[in-house]
Amino acid sequence: ASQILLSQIAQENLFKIRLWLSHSVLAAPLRNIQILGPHKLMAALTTDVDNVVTAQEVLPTLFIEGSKVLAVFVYLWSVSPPFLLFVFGFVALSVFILYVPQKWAWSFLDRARLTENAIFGHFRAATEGGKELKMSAERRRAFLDDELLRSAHALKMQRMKAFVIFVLVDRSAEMLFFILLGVMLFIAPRYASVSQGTLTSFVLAIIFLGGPLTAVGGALPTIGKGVVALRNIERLGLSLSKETDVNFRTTPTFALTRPAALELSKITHLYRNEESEVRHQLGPINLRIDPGALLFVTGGNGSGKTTLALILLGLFPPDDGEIKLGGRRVTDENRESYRQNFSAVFADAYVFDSLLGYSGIESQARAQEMLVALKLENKLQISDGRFSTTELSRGQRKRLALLTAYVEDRPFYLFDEWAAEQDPQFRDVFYHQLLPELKARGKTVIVITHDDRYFHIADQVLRMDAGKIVSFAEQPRATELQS
Ligand SMILES: Nc1ncnc2c1ncn2[C@@H]1O[C@H](COP(=O)(O)OP(=O)(O)OP(=O)(O)O)[C@@H](O)[C@H]1O
Repeated sequence: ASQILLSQIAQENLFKIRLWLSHSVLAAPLRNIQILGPHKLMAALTTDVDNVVTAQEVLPTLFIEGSKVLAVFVYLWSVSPPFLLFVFGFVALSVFILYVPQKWAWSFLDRARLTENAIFGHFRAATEGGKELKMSAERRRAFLDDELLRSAHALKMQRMKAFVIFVLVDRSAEMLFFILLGVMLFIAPRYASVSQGTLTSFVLAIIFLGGPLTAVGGALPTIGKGVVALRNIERLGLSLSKETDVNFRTTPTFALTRPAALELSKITHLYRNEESEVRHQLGPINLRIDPGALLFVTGGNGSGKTTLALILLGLFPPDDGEIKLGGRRVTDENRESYRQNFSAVFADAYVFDSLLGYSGIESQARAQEMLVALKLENKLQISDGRFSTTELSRGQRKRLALLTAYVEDRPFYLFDEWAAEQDPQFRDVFYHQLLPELKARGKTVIVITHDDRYFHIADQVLRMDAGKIVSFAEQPRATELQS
């Protein structure tokens, strides 16, 4: 019964840990996730969680066999307390002696876990960089032989060392057990007056102890791996939740009832990464975006456009300065609900295989409309809020991301180089049809772009360089240009 119960508890815990980790990942600030890296998260979500659960599954064995050991000790107490004290002292000394190598074995498991992070990183490189690795035999050789092989070899050695130590500890425990038997049979009677009956009871009981002790010893490596995994999950959990977005999943408190201006004053942001020397300072930025404005943001590569966008969207909290929306200050407490005012299509847009959260009749009708407007109707269908496929070209996938953003229907829109991967015809549709339509619907639209051919349709063009705004120009209206 205890085994069944505990295996159910183990599965329940697996379920809870997975959910808790996923919640932590989604509630953690974006920057923390970026610094951790997806490979470490994947390793935690898979390997660590599994190891914790496997360790839990051997707990029944540990408890059952442990209780047998305890029962034997109780029995021996009834037979001869002084003799039991001797046995107890011997066992305590053995545990103490064996603790040191065990700790050593655990340190190897700890290191193996870090190596596993590196291996997950290599797996990621192998899947995401598959094309690049296939294209160059030299690069592939270096990747397989130098990078992957080195980590895989290190992992193998660390695990083997830990295993060998655990086995040695196990066998030493068995040997000590036989030494104990020998001491009791051949040495103890010489120094203490002990009856034949007591001796027989003790020897039989201790022989019986062999099975439970071996089972406990055999469970130790699994428990060891579980403890290492749990520590790793805790460490990760802490680093994820250090500055958790406290308002995650609360009802929006920043809902706008009328168009509002977005103001940034003295905003700064510095990329800090303990593992890398790269540092980039954005700001101080002072900016006011009027309600209903169509703002283009331009500038060279690495000038800080995307970073500014992430700050505007409330994904990066600024280090300094303040953001106000409709005159109200954005704080750590309301940033989550502030974000709900924006729809964004990022340069590396991720497309879900459904409308996810927007599958109501109205949203689906809107999505269907956009499917036609974005010329995707021959490529995929939407049924029950689900896309029939997301296996599309990069430009088409970006159009699908745009469709999702349209369905959200929020007061602010942000597009990060959306048109860069579109053909000239669609670029035209985007700048001359979609953006003016959004503006006409009273939306405030921020477009990160290098397309200077279309700057004339913007209300303002903001130019960035080295993390600072270097110019902010009101554009002459298209009609003025024509005249
Ligand atoms: N994850 C990061 N960690 C550390 N520094 C970063 C990170 N992302 C960007 N940076 C730094 O911030 C600077 C601005 O990057 P950002 O992505 O905002 O530029 P951008 O103007 O959008 O460039 P692009 O036109 O190439 O997309 C870069 O020069 C880079 O040094």
